[in-house]
Order: sequence, then structure tokens, then C-alpha cells
Amino acid sequence: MSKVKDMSLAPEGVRKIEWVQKHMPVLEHIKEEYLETQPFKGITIGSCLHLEPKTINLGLTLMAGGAEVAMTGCNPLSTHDDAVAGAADLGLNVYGWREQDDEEYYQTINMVLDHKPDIIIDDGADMIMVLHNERTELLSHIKGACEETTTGVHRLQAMHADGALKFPVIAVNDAYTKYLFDNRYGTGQSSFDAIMGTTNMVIAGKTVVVCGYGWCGRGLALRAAGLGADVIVTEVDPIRALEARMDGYRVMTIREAVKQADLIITVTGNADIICGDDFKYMKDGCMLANSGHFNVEINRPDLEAISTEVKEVRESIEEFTTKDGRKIYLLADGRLVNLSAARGQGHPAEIMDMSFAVQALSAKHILENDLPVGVTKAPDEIDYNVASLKLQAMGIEIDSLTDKQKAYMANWQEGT
Ligand SMILES: NC(=O)c1ccc[n+]([C@@H]2O[C@H](COP(=O)([O-])OP(=O)(O)OC[C@H]3O[C@@H](n4cnc5c(N)ncnc54)[C@H](O)[C@@H]3O)[C@@H](O)[C@H]2O)c1
Ligand SMILES: N[C@@H](CCSC[C@H]1O[C@@H](n2cnc3c(=O)[nH]cnc32)[C@H](O)[C@@H]1O)C(=O)O
Repeated sequence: MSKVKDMSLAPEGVRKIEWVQKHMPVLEHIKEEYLETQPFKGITIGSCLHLEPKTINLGLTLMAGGAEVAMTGCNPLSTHDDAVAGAADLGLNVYGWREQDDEEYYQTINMVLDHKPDIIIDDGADMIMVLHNERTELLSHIKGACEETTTGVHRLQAMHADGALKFPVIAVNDAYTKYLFDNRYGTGQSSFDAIMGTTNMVIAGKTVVVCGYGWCGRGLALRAAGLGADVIVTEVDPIRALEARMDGYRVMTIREAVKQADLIITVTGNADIICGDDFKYMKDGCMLANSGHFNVEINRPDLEAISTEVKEVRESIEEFTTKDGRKIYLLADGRLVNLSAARGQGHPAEIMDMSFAVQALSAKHILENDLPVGVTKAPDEIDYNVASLKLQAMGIEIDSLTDKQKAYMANWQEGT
């Protein structure tokens, strides 16, 4: 069963799915293995992930392993209508379309839950919240869940600390083969890809402010510098601020940074990073984008409050005219720009290959192990397996420790 916008888009969706499959060798390897071993026979898996070709390929991998798969999106703007039509054609249960309102967004989450999943794969924890708040009759059926992103992991950890979480969760985000590549290089590349595609503007010579120097912020700052920008970082963590400075960026408060910015990108996972009077200090023409979470990092109501007019001047670009006559541009409604902008394609396939390989292996790990209620990291074996398969696919060989080296490293007596 499926609910999508337009099934006539299926052939184009299938073409796009086939393209990413050529660039997701680790997931394809797992798919072949699952086809033989059928680890999910009799199991239903429900997912709430950005619905686009790479995610559909994860769904197909789980289906190849014997699962009944039901999927919906984790963001009202990130669904690709052709990819979901293609997914429905290929036998997945898929519910979603681009530009959902809040009601439709939660309706389609509930449609997935109607399949009575044994395992949940979430991105941002919205599906897990619906399960705990509204669909409590399904809780005892759930064997466990996998969470894709930093903010989702934080929400679930907070939930567990309150004693509210009712099943085990694997923090897929916290796997090395996820955050070191997806959050850093994925967000760095796909955000600029979306910003440049949306605005058709140059980055070289601009002052770009990156708010938050976590894994995503590091990737964004690196790409901004590589594209020729003058990069400013804002932080609240003194260690990360120091690291940003020694990595070569200017570091200052947001109030100072907004005065100099041509482009500001928030990526903190926190709310109100740009709010209130910050908008009053911005230069005419300043552009704002968020690559973090939801649409709360840039406070849109505060920007509206100082504006006399708001209009869409180009796809995914709104122009706010302030009372003092400046123009400020907000991209993709302040939702994560790399996925929500009409031109946002999300991370490259080679990157999602690793993130989704960790998802596919973690789902199997939940089934095969009696995990405690709480949030745990994916086991190291999964990480090393994914990294080794990725290196192999890239044609890269590395050395192994000799017995003499192993003995040396285990020995505490040998000195200078
Ligand atoms: N766009 C994407 O595709 C994508 C990919 C991965 C993660 N994410 C999301 O991006 C966000 C960041 O993820 P991460 O892995 O980099 O997290 P992280 O925890 O590694 O980094 C977040 C950083 O933001 C800083 N911060 C918090 N409040 C701040 C404030 N008021 N001002 C300045 N800095 C502040 C923190 O100190 C921290 O260093 C999360 O919401 C995550 O879910 C998005
Ligand atoms: N529901 C939240 C989730 C934040 S998305 C952040 C996650 O998106 C994931 N992501 C980035 N690009 C893609 C993609 O192309 N396909 C599927 N997931 C992606 C990535 O792994 C990251 O952890 C929101 O919409 O605001």
C-alpha cells in the first residue's frame, strides 16, 4: 500500500534509484548478503527518513532481507515525489509527498505505524515520539529502533533520562562511519550544493558565518574556506571555539558576526541561534540558511516582526524587506537547506552508503540481540565492517599489524 503524489513519475524515480545504487557499494553488498540470509523474514520495519532515492535504496535492502517495509518522510519539504512513486512501483509501502502541512506529516507517520512495525528507523525521533505519546498500544510490539541524527539522539537520551523511553535504541549517528563522514563531509558538500544551486551566487569573496562548530559545522567551514570565503565561526563551547580558531577561522559572538555576514548558516541543533535584534544588525542582502534541525535555529517570526513585506523571489528564496529598507533572504523556510530547498539533493550517494549500511546492520543487530532499554552506540564491529567494505569498494588496501607490532603495543616494560 502507498500514498504518493503522482504515480506517473515512477519511471523517472526508478531511474534515479538505479543511479544511486551504482554509487552505494557497501549497501549493495549488504543487500546481496541479506537476499541470501533473509534476516528480516516475518519482520516489519517502519521508517521515518528523508524520502529520496538513497533512502529508498535502504528500504529495498531491508526488503531484500525479507522485511515488509513501510516508509514515510522525516521533514515536510524533503520528499522527492518521483523517488516515492518509483519506490511504490518497486514494492515498498511508501507514504509521503513534498510540501506536507503539519497534519499530513503526522498522518503519514501514523500510516506507517498502522503496519505495526517491529523495528523503527527514525531521523529526528518524530516517529518514536508519536509512538510514545499517541500510539502506546503498539509499544510492546517494538523490538527496538535506530536513530539517524544528532538531535534525534539527544531527544532520545533526554527521554531515557526521564524514564520515558520504552525500548532499546541504537544511536546510528554516533557510529564513526556515520558522523565523521555524513555530518562532516556530507553536510559540508550538500549544503553548499543546495545554497549555490538555489541562489546561483558565488561563495568566493563572501563572508560566511557558520554557527556551531560540531561535526557538521567543521564540514561547512572547511567547504566554505575551500570555495574562497572568509569564514567566521560562532560557538558556545570554549573547546570547539578554540579548535575553530586554530583551524584558521575567525571566532566571535553572533552579535558581532551578523554585522559582517553575507551568508549565515546555522548548524547547532539548538533553537534561536539567530533571533531578536540579530536581524537589525544584518547588512542589506544578507542570506540565511539552516543545515541543522527543524526550522527553529533561525527565528522566522522575529524576522517577520521587523519586516514590511515578505515574498518568494526565486524558488526556495524568500525576501524580507525590513522597516528600515534592507533586504534579508531566507532559504528553504529555514529548514535544513541541503534537503528542503527545491534543489536540495541531500548528501552524496557515496556518503549515505555508509550511514545506511550502519542502519541496515544495526536493524539486524536489534533483532539478534536482547538489548537493554536505553540509547546505545552501534557496536564497533559494525563500524569496522562498514569502513573495511568501503575501503575495499574504493580499491584502497591498508596494512595490518605484524605479530611483533602487536606484542610491542601490548608490552608496558620496553622504554627508550
Ligand atoms: N543537514 C544535514 O544533512 C545534517 C546532517 C547531520 C546532522 N544534522 C543536524 O545538524 C545539527 C548539528 O549536528 P552535529 O552533529 O554537528 O552536532 P554537534 O553536537 O557535533 O555540534 C553542534 C555544535 O553547536 C554548538 N552550539 C550549540 N548551541 C549554540 C549556539 N547558541 N551558538 C553557537 N553554537 C552552538 C555546540 O556547542 C556544538 O559544538 C543537529 O541538529 C543534527 O541533527 C544535519
Ligand atoms: N527530521 C529532522 C532531521 C534532521 S536531518 C539530518 C539527517 O539527514 C540525513 N541525510 C542527509 N542527507 C540525506 C539524504 O540525501 N538522504 C537521506 N538522509 C539524509 C543525515 O544522515 C542527517 O543525520 C529535520 O528534518 O530537521
